[in-house]
Amino acid sequence: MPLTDRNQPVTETLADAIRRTIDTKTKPLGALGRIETLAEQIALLQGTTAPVMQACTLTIFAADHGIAHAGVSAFPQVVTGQMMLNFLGGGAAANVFARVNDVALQVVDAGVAGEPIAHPALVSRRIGPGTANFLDAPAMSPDEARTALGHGAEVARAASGEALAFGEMGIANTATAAALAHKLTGLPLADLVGRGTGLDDAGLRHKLDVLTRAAARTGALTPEQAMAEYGGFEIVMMAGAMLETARASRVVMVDGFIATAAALLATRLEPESRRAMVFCHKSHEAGHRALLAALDADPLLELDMRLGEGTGALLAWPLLKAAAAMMTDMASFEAAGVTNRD
Ligand SMILES: Cc1cc2ncn([C@H]3O[C@H](COP(=O)(O)O)[C@@H](O)[C@H]3O)c2cc1C
Ligand SMILES: O=C(O)c1cccnc1
Repeated sequence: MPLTDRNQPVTETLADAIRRTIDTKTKPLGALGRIETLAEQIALLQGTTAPVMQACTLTIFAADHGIAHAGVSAFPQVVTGQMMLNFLGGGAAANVFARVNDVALQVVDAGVAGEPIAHPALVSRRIGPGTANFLDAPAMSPDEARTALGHGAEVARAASGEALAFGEMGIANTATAAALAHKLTGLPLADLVGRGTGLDDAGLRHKLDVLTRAAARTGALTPEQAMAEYGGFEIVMMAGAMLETARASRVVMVDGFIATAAALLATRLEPESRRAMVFCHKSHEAGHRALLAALDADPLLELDMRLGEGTGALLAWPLLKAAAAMMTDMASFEAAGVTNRD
């Protein structure tokens, strides 16, 4: 225990103990860079100098968006349900990255358009067959939004792992995420709107025009109002899952642009959830930069990816495992008999 000048014992805080544990490992101070700050965050969250990071589950929330009918995506709405089947069949990018990194994967139908898909592995939490078009009307009712938050919390509670990753699938959800983020932050829509699945210049101008008109439908909104007016079922459900994960002091692994919009909503509903969030990658989607700045977040990876599904979070999972293992398995100068600097 450190001593003061007058030889009075000073109570070492957990944060101090974690820092000391890292700083006495056999390496120059700070030499593991961002892995050290990641380890610090995980250790603080778990309340220990010996954090555990062994298992992770990715939950992919899928839902459709009425705003897709305004022509804001390069792909048709039917792709959402088709991709949900692809996830269930194991053929999507998220499935491949999950297998490579030994991460469990589950798929939740939060409200895909059309008839419900029956599949034994599908977790059905349907709020409705897609949201209403928020150009003309609220995307969902306040009740539906609250139900989505609750379902998300339930899904998170049932998922195993010290860290939970969240992904999404929903044609037009970059438009939804931009509109929601605009209402939550007041940032200009032009800073939040991007090409999504690959809009050309004319498509991008149209998307910005549609979202500008949709945003003008309402004035200033509380987070509760904003999630009902402009949310997507999968985005609100993901925010509920993130909140529950944070409440349980488990790591929330935040993926790309859409997942970051859900994380933003979560922090606006419960600010303390921010401490559990690890921002995994910086998406190539134009609006991600502004959203990350609003959350004071600096993601671990930048790979020019712009897919969603949780793919960026999956690639960051080995970094979380390495950070925790560094704390528990790496020798200290004293234990290894290595001479520290004077
Ligand atoms: C085949 C395919 C697979 C995907 N996987 C994720 N997304 C991503 O693209 C969509 C968002 O982009 P936008 O707002 O432009 O529609 C979301 O479904 C997102 O998860 C996909 C999109 C497509 C077409
Ligand atoms: O970063 C994302 O989440 C993203 C970007 C483009 C399309 N779909 C998802």
